[in-house]
Amino acid sequence: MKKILLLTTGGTIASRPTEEGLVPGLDGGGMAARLYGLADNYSLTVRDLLSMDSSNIQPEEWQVIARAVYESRVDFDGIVITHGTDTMAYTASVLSFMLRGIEIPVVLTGSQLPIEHPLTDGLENLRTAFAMAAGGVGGVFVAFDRKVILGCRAVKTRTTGFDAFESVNWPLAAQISAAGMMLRPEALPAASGEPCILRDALCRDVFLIKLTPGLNPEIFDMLLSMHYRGVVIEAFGAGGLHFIRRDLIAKLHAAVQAGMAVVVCSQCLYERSDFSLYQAGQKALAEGVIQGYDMTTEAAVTKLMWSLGQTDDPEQVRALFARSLCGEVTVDKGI
Ligand SMILES: NC(=O)C[C@H](N)C(=O)O
Repeated sequence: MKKILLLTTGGTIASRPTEEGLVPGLDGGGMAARLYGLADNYSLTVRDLLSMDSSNIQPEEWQVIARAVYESRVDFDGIVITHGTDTMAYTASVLSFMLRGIEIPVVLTGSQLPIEHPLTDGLENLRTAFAMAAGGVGGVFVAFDRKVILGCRAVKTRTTGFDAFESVNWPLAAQISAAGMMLRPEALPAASGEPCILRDALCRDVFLIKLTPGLNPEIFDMLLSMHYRGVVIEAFGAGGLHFIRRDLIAKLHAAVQAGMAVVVCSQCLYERSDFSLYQAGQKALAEGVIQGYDMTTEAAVTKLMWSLGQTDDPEQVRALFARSLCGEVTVDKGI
């Protein structure tokens, strides 16, 4: 029997109704008792790590989770992490960078209805997560609604639907059907060949700006005065930002000169950004911004936090963004 570790962190799956709304309250033992026959197929160990709504999960908790996974990886065939859905995509992305090259499957899952609710989707999601965790494919994944998504490509796209996550700009890693669990090798990142080393240093001073028409460029002065070291900009379409009347390009110049790492993505969820396509984008590239290409916002933000945690050298940050570390970006394809 495969040895699986279940790490619990809270989320709706472990929540109970209170006078203040849903609050995580069920521990791992209580959750395991609700698995009925499912746990009989695995040698299961349960550990409670956190008991939080995932809106409260922040970089400090990411480090707690990463360290627990790293320390346990040699004792288990796979690890399942139950986690709230709201920030699961951020956690999955950042774990993908911190635990790059992890030899065993690390599968995050959760639910839209508590596991104690009669209509819960939690059991189905755990079933998929356990199957993936026992499947022997190393990496960080999100299992939800009978789908398995590469962790650094997952985005939460629904607030209540059971089909809450999508694999953005990347095929599903696996899918469950009557044929069983079908793994898609083309969706699995190539093994790096290097042993997994825990790299959990992070820079928290990263800001995300979603451009709106007419956004005041002075926002960059404020971010610099607050000592932000990195900014991710969700620009328009394939790669646009305004420079008439309110000159964002001039402020990007000042920010990059001051040592800030600026990563530009698209606010479109699907397909890749390419800032070399239009004049506005080319002007931004000339100022030294880093292209995010087809990365999700969650992956871009966490990669920037992680990269700035690894190095102070802007050129090394740029080099880390010029390649895919765990399948998070496609850098070599034109649109
Ligand atoms: N479905 C959920 O898990 C949402 C919950 N608020 C959380 O992220 O912890």
